[in-house]
Amino acid sequence: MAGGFAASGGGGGDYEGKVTAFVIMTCLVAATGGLLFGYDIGISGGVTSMDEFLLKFFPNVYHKEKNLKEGGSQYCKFNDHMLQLFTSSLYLAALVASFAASITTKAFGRKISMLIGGLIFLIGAVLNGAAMNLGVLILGRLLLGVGIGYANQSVPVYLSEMAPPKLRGALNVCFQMAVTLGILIANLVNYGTSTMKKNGWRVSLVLAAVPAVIMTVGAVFLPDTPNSLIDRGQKEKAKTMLQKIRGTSNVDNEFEDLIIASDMSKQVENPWGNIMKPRYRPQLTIAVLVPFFQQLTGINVIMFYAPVLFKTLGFGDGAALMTAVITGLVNVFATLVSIFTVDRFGRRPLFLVGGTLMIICQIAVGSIIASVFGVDGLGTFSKGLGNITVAIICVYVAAFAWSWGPLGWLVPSEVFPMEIRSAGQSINVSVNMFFTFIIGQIFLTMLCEMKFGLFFFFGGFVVIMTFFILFFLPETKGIPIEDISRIWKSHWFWKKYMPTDDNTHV
Ligand SMILES: OC[C@H]1O[C@](O)(CO)[C@@H](O)[C@@H]1O
Repeated sequence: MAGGFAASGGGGGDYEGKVTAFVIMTCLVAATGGLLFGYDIGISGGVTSMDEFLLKFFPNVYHKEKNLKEGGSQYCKFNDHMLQLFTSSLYLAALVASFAASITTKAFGRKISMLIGGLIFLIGAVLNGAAMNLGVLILGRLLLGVGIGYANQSVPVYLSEMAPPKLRGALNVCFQMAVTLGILIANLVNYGTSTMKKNGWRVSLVLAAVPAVIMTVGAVFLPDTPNSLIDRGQKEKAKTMLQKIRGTSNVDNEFEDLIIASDMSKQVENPWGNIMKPRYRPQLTIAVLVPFFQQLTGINVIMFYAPVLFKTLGFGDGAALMTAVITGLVNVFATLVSIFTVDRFGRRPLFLVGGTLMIICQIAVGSIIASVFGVDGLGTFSKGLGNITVAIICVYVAAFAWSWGPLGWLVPSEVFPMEIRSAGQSINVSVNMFFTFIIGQIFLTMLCEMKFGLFFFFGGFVVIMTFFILFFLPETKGIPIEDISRIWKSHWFWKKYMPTDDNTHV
């Protein structure tokens, strides 16, 4: 994920260095890593709304949908555990693989993990495109998940270690930007392939191989990071590499800091035990609650199932896929807003304005659906009301994309001090993957059971998380990562967990 490990030592970024070809390559790797992830998020909703795909793998759903054209509850037409497993199995595999990847990344370096991730993903994409039965389809999806787990664990680490400190924050948000682009490309591909007479879904699924090939080839040619080389005892090589990356021979300050940082992290015997200490309570709370809340905004209901949702709202196949393209576009542009405003206005204003807008939109969508479908799910949307609903969903997506989308990764990654950074980041990534899996797995059932109330359910969570930001999240804008601990000491609630003497480990 876009969790940038700010892996340097205490130098605060006063290092010499230019934006070299290596740094640009780093951005490209980040982009393909993000695209890989985004493409998978966006592709499943589209293929699961294609008749040929449904008829082949999920005939029950297909027949239920067709029969419903003659009447019946709209809420339940896509409710099928296997269909949900097709979407969500990827995230479960990614969750497990990200733990394995953290071991590989530490022991063998970042590029090996990227290589493994790219290759496994490639096999998954081919299996998916060639699948003749549901078993192969799910196996392919699991392999894609393993690839994503590896990529999401290693690419952000690689990124933050290669990037000059001044670019670290921007690169962090760029990863999320690439995720949104991946989602949009998937939506466009689905729109295109849905018009094919046969095998459109195969083309959609196999095209995931394109970013995977780029990442795999990139990983072969890219150098490993100086941090990783130092960690693995190759100091000389690390220094030469740092000089090459920064485009200057004067890298002594940064190199010293990297050595100190590596020594410090080796002294921390048990980062997992450390993070449980009361003094790290604010960081632990953020590492768990922020990714949990990000998923409980309900965003992946739109990202995974937009075409299915729009079909539920009475749109035809093509219109539903086109509408998904529109939400994808909104997602990309609103993420740009975040890139340009996050360091100017700060994190809290983006969260608070975004949260408030999301609540209003969720109440509005829930109420409109209630008025048309009621509790029994019978009824049809008029064209005008369908369009209004889509417009409100677009505002909701925009509000997410400048707030919880990128900040859900940025904020946790900047609050951990060095000694718990790696453990904190793993918690952040795995909580996110876990709840992405849960939402993917139960959304269609929830829609069937909770009906329009589902939108109020997610809206309720957004109320809670907006109050959480208001009262419990201090502003982190412009604070050097080394000084971050001072924000807790002056915070009305968190200060009680802070030791008075900075050297005392509580
Ligand atoms: O842009 C929306 C996407 O962003 C994420 O939160 C990942 O950063 C996904 O869970 C979601 O699908």
